[in-house]
Amino acid sequence: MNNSIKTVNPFNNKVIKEYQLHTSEDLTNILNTADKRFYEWRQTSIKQRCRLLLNLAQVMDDDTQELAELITQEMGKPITQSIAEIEKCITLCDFYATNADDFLADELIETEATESFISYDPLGTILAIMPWNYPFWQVMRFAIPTLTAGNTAILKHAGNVTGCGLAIEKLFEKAGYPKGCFSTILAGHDAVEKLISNDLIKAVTLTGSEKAGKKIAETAGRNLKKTVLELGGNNACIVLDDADLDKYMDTIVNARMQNAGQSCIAAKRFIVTEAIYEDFLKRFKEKVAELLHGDPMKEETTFGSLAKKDFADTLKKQIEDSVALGATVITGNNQNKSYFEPTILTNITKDMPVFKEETFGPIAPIMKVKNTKEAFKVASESRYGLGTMVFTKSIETAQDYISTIDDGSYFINELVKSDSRLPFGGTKASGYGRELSKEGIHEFVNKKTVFINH
Ligand SMILES: O=CCCC(=O)O
Repeated sequence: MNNSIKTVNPFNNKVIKEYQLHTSEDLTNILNTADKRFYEWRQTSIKQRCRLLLNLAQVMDDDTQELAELITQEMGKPITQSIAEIEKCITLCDFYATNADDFLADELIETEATESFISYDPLGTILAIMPWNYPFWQVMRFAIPTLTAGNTAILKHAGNVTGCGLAIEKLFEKAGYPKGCFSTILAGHDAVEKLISNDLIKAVTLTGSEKAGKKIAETAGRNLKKTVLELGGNNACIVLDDADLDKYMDTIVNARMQNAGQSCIAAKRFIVTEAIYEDFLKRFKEKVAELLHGDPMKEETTFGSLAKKDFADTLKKQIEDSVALGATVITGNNQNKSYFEPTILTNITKDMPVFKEETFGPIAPIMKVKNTKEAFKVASESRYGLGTMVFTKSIETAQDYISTIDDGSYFINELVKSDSRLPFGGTKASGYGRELSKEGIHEFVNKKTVFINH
């Protein structure tokens, strides 16, 4: 078995660093430290935990450039987007520092008791398995509410962003969190399975693929542990006859091409009504041509590399199989030296892999439909349920469809995006549970009923 991880810069293919995996003895020590810490950490006041959140925001602010460079080096996103990711983590700290006290306060419920309420108590040590596409944001949106609720956390990060995983552990340390509150482990899948089965791990969260979600949920289920799963997506972007393309074309292209298409909530299926189809296609193509690939450390670069070169093989196969079913490639479909070209496909039908499967890269299948009714019908026929977006001036029409969308979110004239103040998560094959907002901080707590008669 390989007992080390090499990180590689996807822009130039150079090895960045090699890390040794933790031994099973190391992992036991980390777990015992996190468990022991929990019993002290849960006694601290929420106010004290919120003060540490503000320290964490400060150290991220101080180190923004360095942290952003690490993201860009390890997974290839342009530096301006890496900086934005760190800034988003800072606003997350501020959000919970302001609101955690309220979110975790006892909730009084009137009954025949003298007093009855819900008490939100922490669970213990929570294991997080996180992906590489937003290597700081995805971790922080789990860790910040979870620690603030009084739990401790162990992170198993994706191997290609090991440097980010270790940097996050250091940030918590630097902000003054006691040792064991947040630890990063360097481990393979077998070690993770064993950890989930260990009694000291009280719950598990995963952001990752559907396949990984099923595996983790199976192990956790066997051990009766709660899971939160944020899995893949195949978000529809519906464009209706009266969409304001002058105003929203940048948003629409960004919905697909952000992070080189490597986002669970990206627009992955464009469903466009026929009256606007030709205009939409022309404008989409023009905007895509403006994307600038280059050295991701340079500020002018707007389009990054795939995080791993071999991801292109999967994309190419999805495109090839769709072309065999009648799709037409309008532009792209080429792995250049350092990036996969943004690819637009037309003549799309529902059975094509680029339409019915998740494509984790810059691929835009654009389907023409007759009218609004058909657009929403096609949009809803997906195994996934992260989010749907619709672009139209007829807000009333779009609102009429709110209850027909079975996804975790529905955005009108905006791309599906995460926001500290709003719950984030999916339905169907996209997983379950919610992150962020009040919902997120309530995922890893014991909602304890307290009933008092005087
Ligand atoms: O890949 C998931 C999306 C991450 C986000 O924008 O919150």
